Amino acid sequence: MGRGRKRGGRGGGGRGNPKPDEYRTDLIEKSDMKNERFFAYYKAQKIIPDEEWEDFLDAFRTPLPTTFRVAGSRQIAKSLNETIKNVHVPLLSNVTFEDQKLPPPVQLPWYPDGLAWQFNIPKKVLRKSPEFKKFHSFLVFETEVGNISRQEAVSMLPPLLLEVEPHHTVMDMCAAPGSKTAQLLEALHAQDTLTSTSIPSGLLVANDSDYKRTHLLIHQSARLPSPAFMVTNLDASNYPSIKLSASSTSRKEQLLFDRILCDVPCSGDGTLRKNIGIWKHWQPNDGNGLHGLQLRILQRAMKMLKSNGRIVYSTCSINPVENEAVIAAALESNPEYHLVDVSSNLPELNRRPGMISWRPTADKFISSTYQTYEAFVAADPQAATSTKLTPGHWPPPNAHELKLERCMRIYPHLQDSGGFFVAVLERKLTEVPQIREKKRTIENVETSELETKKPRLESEPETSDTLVDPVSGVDVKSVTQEGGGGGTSSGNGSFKEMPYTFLSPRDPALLSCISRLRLTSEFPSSNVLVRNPEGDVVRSMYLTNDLIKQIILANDFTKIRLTAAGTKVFTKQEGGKGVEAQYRILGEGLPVVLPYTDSTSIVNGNMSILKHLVMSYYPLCTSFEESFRPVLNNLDLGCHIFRFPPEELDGASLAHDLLVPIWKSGVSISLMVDKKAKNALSLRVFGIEVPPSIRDKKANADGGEVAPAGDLVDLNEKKELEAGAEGEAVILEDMEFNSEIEQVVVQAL
Ligand SMILES: C[S@@+](CC[C@H](N)C(=O)[O-])C[C@H]1O[C@@H](n2cnc3c(N)ncnc32)[C@H](O)[C@@H]1O
Repeated sequence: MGRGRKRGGRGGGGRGNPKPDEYRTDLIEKSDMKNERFFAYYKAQKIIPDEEWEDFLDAFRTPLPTTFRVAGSRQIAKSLNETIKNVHVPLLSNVTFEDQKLPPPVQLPWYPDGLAWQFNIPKKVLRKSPEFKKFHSFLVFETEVGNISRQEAVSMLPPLLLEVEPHHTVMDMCAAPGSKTAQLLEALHAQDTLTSTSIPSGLLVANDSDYKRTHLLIHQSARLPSPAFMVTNLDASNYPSIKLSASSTSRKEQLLFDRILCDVPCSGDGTLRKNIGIWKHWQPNDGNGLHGLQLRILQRAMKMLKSNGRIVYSTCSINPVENEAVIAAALESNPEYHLVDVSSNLPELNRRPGMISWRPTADKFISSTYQTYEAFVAADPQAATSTKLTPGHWPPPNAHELKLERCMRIYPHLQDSGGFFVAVLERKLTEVPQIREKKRTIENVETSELETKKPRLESEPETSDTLVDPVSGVDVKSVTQEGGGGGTSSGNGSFKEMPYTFLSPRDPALLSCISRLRLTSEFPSSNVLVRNPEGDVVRSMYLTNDLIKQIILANDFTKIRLTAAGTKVFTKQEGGKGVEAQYRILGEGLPVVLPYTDSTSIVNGNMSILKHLVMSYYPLCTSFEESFRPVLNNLDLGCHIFRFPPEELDGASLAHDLLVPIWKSGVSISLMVDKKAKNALSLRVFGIEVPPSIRDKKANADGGEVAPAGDLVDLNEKKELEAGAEGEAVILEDMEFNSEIEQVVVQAL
């Protein structure tokens, strides 16, 4: 039968979150979840003690629970977390479905501040149980606006262990689709407040070699706008040096990083619980083939790190060839690095130490019995020549000295998660144990291996540039422009992004935004850029911090394939006919600009005004409460910022100051946030969704529905649309969704 059996006493499995296996109707037949090669290979590796084998497999055959994280950089995370804990969890604590009690969400015990949650409810129940359906909507909307991040539990680990601070220069080498990037950005923005975004002195470079996937990163960043963020589209194994000064040829003027995340491409067998197709195709060569690229990416990162910096290497594979073997080979070629002991970090996380021995094989035909590499070669010498095993695939002779056990392995049965691997490396020039100076060469690989393996260590890329650690002044060696990335899409093709042009602080469009919002002289107006060669404000203006500006000015953006930089703050309001100020502040730009806004320019509202703005489309000024009408009448046409202080009214509750951009046109005002953000806000504050607009109704109705007569809001909307104030349409365009991104978002929960 296609249901999970009860799993009593599974080693630590299901900790904290009871499993309603009865509801696992979405389980595919467990009998289909097998692969003799997988079994034979991992048994031969002694990856877990024999007595845990069945629990390990059973967990791999069970769907993953849903996990999510409340976005942590903003104080809003704490407030939202309280809402989940005090409002949603109690409502979900006594829910039954078809006579079965459903377990409410629980906090992941190891995640700091209880900001990560897990629940285990089948999709069918999520759709049908009114209580869970409501919770699901809440999660979807909060995900849309970036307050919640749906993320696999184990995937939350690498950014936590990277320990990013706002002044750090941070590189995410293989970043897309960007769940870890978002976590890193949050850490960079740890000083943000409830209403305003800080401008960190550090930066985050999110890189991915897949151009399309870099757009997922840009989408992520719109949820957590940052002037300290940039996206590049390069092969990480071959990442060029980023200059910090255009004029100087000084070797010290290169950007090095305090923190680097190498979440490398991998075979992904730790994700078997959600990618069940892997059962069918898994074979040892999946990992063997990736080892070289993984090593080159890590080695490149090692050359880009400052002394005392930290690298986190991670994969969602449990294969030692993709994990400890890569770490060992990288440590041997970079003896100034060591593995950090993180066994006391996140004490509630169940984990296993890194492996110090393993047995690679290239035999893609193994059946129920593991066959050694030697036996495989003897049986099929021809096949052996086409395999790419190097000495680096094997365990090093000095595994103990390298302290490989300091790596962290997570198995699915330990706490009902995916399988995962993490290693934390630091570069300390003082710590260079003698033992590691003895490089593992082909001579000290066992003879039997020598006879059968290709006698080649992964080659270092050719030197074409020099990089010097600005802290130590030590030459940290080579940067190459040569290929070798293995199937990346960034290496060759032309780069068709628009250039980045900084505006003069006296640019009329910029000055009009500054004067309209009465921005103080502290506003970094020399850090505002546009995306076209002429430097015309055709549409949007972006704000960067000083470091990103320096990088843009010092580098040819096509060489570093810069896909995005900074955060969008102002945009042209097309159709604002007759309105003097043609630009408006964007919802995502508001928190960045707020610290520079003269508080007297902010309009104060109250809960009933907020409700009217949220529930209506383009409400007429005359439709607001009488005492507020003179305030509205006195406002100039164009963009404004409204503030709503904390308030409780008729069961609705606003827990903290809310600031929103508003556009005033002839006779009405409108809330300039996109539909999804509006809905999230409405659900959070008023507990209800926003009624559909006339356009939604038209779109939903066959043949187009006409607005009901006398419906003030819809008639008003119609009027505004006819008058050309595009409001919503403009904003939706600003979201720059593409179908892939929308798919990701929609599938998120
Ligand atoms: C494991 S995924 C990264 C997941 C991501 N860190 C996250 O948390 O959302 C690996 C990524 O590496 C990218 N990739 C593959 N080869 C690469 C290379 N040579 N350089 C940079 N990125 C690469 C893939 O496009 C993919 O997006």
